[in-house]
Amino acid sequence: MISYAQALALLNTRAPRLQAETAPLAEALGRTAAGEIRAGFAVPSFDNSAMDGFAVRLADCEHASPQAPVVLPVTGVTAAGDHASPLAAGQAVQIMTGAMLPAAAEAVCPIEDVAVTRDADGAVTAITLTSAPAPGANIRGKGEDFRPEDVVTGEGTRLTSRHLMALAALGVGSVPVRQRPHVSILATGNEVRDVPAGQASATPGEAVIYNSNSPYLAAALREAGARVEYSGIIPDTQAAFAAALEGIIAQARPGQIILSTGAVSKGEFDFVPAALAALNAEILFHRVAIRPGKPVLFAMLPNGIPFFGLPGNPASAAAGFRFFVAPLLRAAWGLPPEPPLRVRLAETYQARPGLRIFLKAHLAIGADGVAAATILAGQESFRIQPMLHLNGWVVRPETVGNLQAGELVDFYPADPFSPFFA
Ligand SMILES: Nc1nc2c(c(=O)[nH]1)N[C@H]1C(S)=C(S)[C@@H](COP(=O)(O)OP(=O)(O)OC[C@H]3O[C@@H](n4cnc5c(N)ncnc54)[C@H](O)[C@@H]3O)O[C@H]1N2
Ligand code: MOO
Repeated sequence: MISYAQALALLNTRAPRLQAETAPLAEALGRTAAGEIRAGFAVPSFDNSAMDGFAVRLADCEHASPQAPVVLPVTGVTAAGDHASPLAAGQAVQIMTGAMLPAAAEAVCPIEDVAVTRDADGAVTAITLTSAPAPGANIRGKGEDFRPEDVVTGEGTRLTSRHLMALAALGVGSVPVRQRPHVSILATGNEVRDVPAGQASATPGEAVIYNSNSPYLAAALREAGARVEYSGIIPDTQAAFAAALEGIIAQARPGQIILSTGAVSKGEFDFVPAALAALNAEILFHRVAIRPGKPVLFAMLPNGIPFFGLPGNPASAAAGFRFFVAPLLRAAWGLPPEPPLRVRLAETYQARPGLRIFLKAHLAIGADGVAAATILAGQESFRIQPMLHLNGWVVRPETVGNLQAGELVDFYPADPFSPFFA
């Protein structure tokens, strides 16, 4: 049995890198940039007004005061989208927020800061200023936000809604990104049934349970940016399992990964290791010094497809996804290994040293305003109900025993792509 650190090192060294492709911007969310993207032009691309008001020249109003108000005739109106109006000396141009500034304008006076004279139709004919605007006031200069060649995303940046905002502003309609991983999910277990589709509430028969692992993994994988293919519940024999794997391998897609749940422990029907051996897979580890999920298995299939045999217990499958599958996915996306958050522990937790323990936990802001993690009741690996309250995992290292209230502990958010580590 190897340690978690050894297993993680193997995952990081053996993770295949997802291939690069060009995708429309709308398809880029949650994927990593497969190259640097730079600004092609200045943004703003023209000087424009930050306020609804009047564009003026400084020389015309630098002596304006309540005692000596300055009156300027208004000779034009520029709406956003219009070409700039000319601004002659001794005049003002009415201008809207975002509208192109006249070349000669040196400041914009907000409409609420001036007295406005209107004609019978309501159009502004003149303004009266009682103070001088500061040079450049309310002007958004060309290139103040992005200059040409500014780096927008580096290679390996995970693209968020914020990156999409910047890329769209810069006219980027397609981006080099890594292809999504293509993950096939298999379930095992003669007792396991899929929930009948479209039925409001079904009840399983005697000695039968519903498949909760596959829907969980499918959803967690989609959150991780993967395409998911559900390959069903495989009959509990080595031959059926090997045949199912061969079927997926024969139709393997770029970025193919395979996950199964169950049948990796020591039971009479735990045939996954034998099926892999029959397929000449390279088993990199089977059983890791952790809880839950100790029987977890990781192998490379002959054509370089990573395979995870996750244990069948629901919390074991969840921990297996979070601490084995997710690190491999991060590496495949080209993201760095994930450091834990260090957070305060709300209450003492007693456990013997020996294994690394992944504890279902909930991080919340305490009455003192400081974030603290509570280890949830019900850590047994069959319990699903605590998953409803989990927003992350406290990790207790192998050499440590009890965890004391108030001490700093390692916390991994439920989302392995948490924005803190983007
Ligand atoms: N003698 C030993 N027995 C067990 C050991 C051991 O070391 N020695 N390890 C235990 C640990 S730890 C775990 S975890 C489980 C893992 O078992 P398997 O991965 O072989 O899984 P199964 O036996 O097939 O199922 C375990 C459990 O999970 C339920 N299950 C299975 N698939 C699903 C699914 N898709 N959705 C929901 N629940 C599922 C299944 O009904 C069982 O209750 O082994 C221990 N035993
Ligand atoms: O370690 Mo198993 O994953 O607890 O039940």
